[in-house]
Order: sequence, then C-alpha cells, then structure tokens
Amino acid sequence: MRIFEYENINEMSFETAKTVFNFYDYYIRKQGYFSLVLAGGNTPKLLYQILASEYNLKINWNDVYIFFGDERYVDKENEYSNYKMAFETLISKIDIPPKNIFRIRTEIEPIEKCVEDYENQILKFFEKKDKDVSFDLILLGMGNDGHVASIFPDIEISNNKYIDYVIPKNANPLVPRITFTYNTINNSKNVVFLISGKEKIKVLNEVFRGKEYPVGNIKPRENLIYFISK
Ligand SMILES: O=C1O[C@H](COP(=O)(O)O)[C@@H](O)[C@H](O)[C@H]1O
Repeated sequence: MRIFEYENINEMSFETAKTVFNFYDYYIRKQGYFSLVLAGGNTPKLLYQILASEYNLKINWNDVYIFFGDERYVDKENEYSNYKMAFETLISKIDIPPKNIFRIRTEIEPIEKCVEDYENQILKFFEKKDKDVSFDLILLGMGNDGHVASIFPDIEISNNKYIDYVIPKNANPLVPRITFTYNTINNSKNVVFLISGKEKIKVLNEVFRGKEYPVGNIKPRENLIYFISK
C-alpha cells in the first residue's frame, strides 16, 4: 500500500493523472490495451479534466476501455448520473470510439436486468481478450461514511457476482445503485483512491487503526494507492 498526501485537490489531481498515465503506458506496452474503471461523485472531476486536456494527445484512446465502478440508478441525463459527470469532464472531450465505453445502462428496467446487462458487457469484454475478469486500474472515491463505489456500510452485497445492486439507507442522492462487488474490485490489478477533505481523512485514519468500513476491505492483486488531499 502506498499513500501520497497533498495540500489541495488541485495538486492531488495532477499527480493522480500522472499515475493513471503511467499505468496506461505500462499496460499498453505489456498487452496493447488498458482497461480503466472510473469513479463517480465529485472528487475525480478535475482528474478527468486533466486527462482530457494535458494527457489527451499522449494517450491513444483507441486502446483504452472505460468502465464504471458504480452508478446511481437514474437517467443518464440526470444531474446525479456518474456517467453524465464522466461524459462532460472526459468522454466528450477525447477521441474514443463509442464501443470502448462500457456504460451501466440505467434505462434498463427492472434494476436486476440492468445489473445483468452490465455484468454481461464485462464478461464479454474479458472473454474476447481471453482473460479472467481483472481490470488494469480501478479509480475509486470514498464517501464520508466510508463507502466505496456503491458498497455502503451495513448493506449486504453479493460476493458471488461481479455486479450487484443496493438500496442504500443513507446516501446522497438516496437512489438505488449498481456497483462492482468486492470480488470484482479485489480481482483487479490496481486500485487508486482519490480522497479529499477533513471528514474523509478522519474516516481513513479510523480504518488504518482497524475500524470496519467498506474502504478497508479493498485489496487488489498488485497495487493499492491512496491519493489524499486536505
Ligand atoms: O455516491 C458516490 O460517492 C463516492 C464518493 O463521491 P464524492 O462526491 O464524495 O467524491 C463515489 O466514489 C461514487 O462513485 C459515487 O457513486
């Protein structure tokens, strides 16, 4: 585990962008493509803008496959949609083929079918690559309650599946969510956390002292990196 601390979200986002680029570069040389899972919420917005500007021309987006670690079960045009945020800050600004974007199709009802659809998209992607489901890099945020992706404290999540849905008791926005399971996250090669703000740092310190929160259960196969800012 590696922890990097910064004075502000600006510095943190620039340094995280460098790390994302380094992972991209490593996997392109190694296997010719890079599977990247995006976090939702507010914290990664600046990182995505930096990737879409400073790194736009350094990255061959044809070789990048973008997934989402979780989604709020709302329309893709809804202000709370993680896809909408990623589209506005990153996807709409880069030259990436639509087939490289693996969106959680929240228009599919009921939510169980939406989960199934996303799981199938993921299975097919890795089947075509003749690989087990193991993402190269998962970006994750953390809520003030220690939730990661949409795995919340005190809410059961399946460990036999790749994707599950939850009906949170407390969340903002309080809507059903589709999420990667621990299984999927911990089978990935690398996880990079982006954590910003006093309240979250307090939670993280509690985790490091042994208190149970979802964030504490994240243990990918290769690298676990925390980028933290005040
Ligand atoms: O609801 C969510 O929250 C977390 C943290 O978001 P932030 O706004 O505090 O950065 C986020 O990682 C997750 O993707 C999102 O759905």
